[in-house]
Amino acid sequence: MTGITVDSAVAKDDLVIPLIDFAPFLSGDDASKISTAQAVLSGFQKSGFIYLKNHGISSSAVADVFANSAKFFARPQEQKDALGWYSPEANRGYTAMGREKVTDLEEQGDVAQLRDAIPDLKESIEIGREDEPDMPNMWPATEGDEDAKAFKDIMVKFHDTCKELHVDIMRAIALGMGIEESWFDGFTDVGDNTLRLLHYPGVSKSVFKRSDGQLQVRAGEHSDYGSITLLFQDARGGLQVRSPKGTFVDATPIPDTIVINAGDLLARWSNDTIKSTKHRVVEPPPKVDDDGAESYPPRYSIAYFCNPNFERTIEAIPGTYEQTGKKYDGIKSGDYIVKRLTATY
Ligand SMILES: O=C(O)CCC(=O)C(=O)O
Ligand SMILES: [Fe+2]
Repeated sequence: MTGITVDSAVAKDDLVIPLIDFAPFLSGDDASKISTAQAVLSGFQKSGFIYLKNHGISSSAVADVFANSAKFFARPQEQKDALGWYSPEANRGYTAMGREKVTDLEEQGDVAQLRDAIPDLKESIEIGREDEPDMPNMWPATEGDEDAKAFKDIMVKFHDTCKELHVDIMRAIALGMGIEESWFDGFTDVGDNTLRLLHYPGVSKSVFKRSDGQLQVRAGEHSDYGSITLLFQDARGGLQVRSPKGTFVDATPIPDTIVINAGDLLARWSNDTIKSTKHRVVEPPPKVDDDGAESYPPRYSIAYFCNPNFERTIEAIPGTYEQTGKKYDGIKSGDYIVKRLTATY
């Protein structure tokens, strides 16, 4: 191993999230490529999370997506409601505040109960790949609406950009595991991934103070479902990751980095050698207005949920089960994801 040094982005309560420079993987020599791949894998094995810099996605592309996301959410509510999320199979469209409750409960009844009790304070739009005519994306009408045209163009392009990073991260994981670098390529080439734009509206402080003493959050504690999630956060803060001690530790925004976490299907695929770690979004530190009133400004984030091709069967990766045996049966990627989404909405 060449000794690349890896900084920590987060280190508290036994939770260490590395900050990894991806440039050597994308364009370095063989030795630094391999040590970067090992650092990526190690981050997913130890904490389930990494921060990635020099990932190849330009900050102006990300800024464009944030700007167009904010414009989208500023549209009249009835316009957004007309673009409603319509099925777990498609997982495309707009979700208003309070509709979804992310939790780790699998029973639909339990989720409904929780959702009524403490709705998440967020709205979102999910965007899938464009080439599935039976499951169209829900775009705002583009005729005579330049913002709507720009929105669609930018989001379609960004979906593709992020798809390529999924391919690269899975290549790094393969190389780190000591299997053929291209081992996952046949699982990542279709792009059955979901770009989710998130808006957590600004609220007054009283909203986070619940009379029943329950913690009001912007997004409830959950793990993600797929292979990996690419998360772009604004400067607001509020994302927290569960530590091995059971506490929630701030995953503070670092400019120009992507927070990447492993999902449940990758944990399963890796025979639980990779962790899918719980996380949530809570209120950031409040802002005090001139009149002394405290409020929480809005937060925007962009989550890109990557999945193995929906048609592929997911069974323990070579090298992860020979000593211990396979912990899980094979399962079709799409079946797994749709089952999880069905329980959530
Ligand atoms: O908005 C965030 O920072 C996190 C969102 C998230 O974890 C999710 O949508 O799965
Ligand atoms: Fe998440």
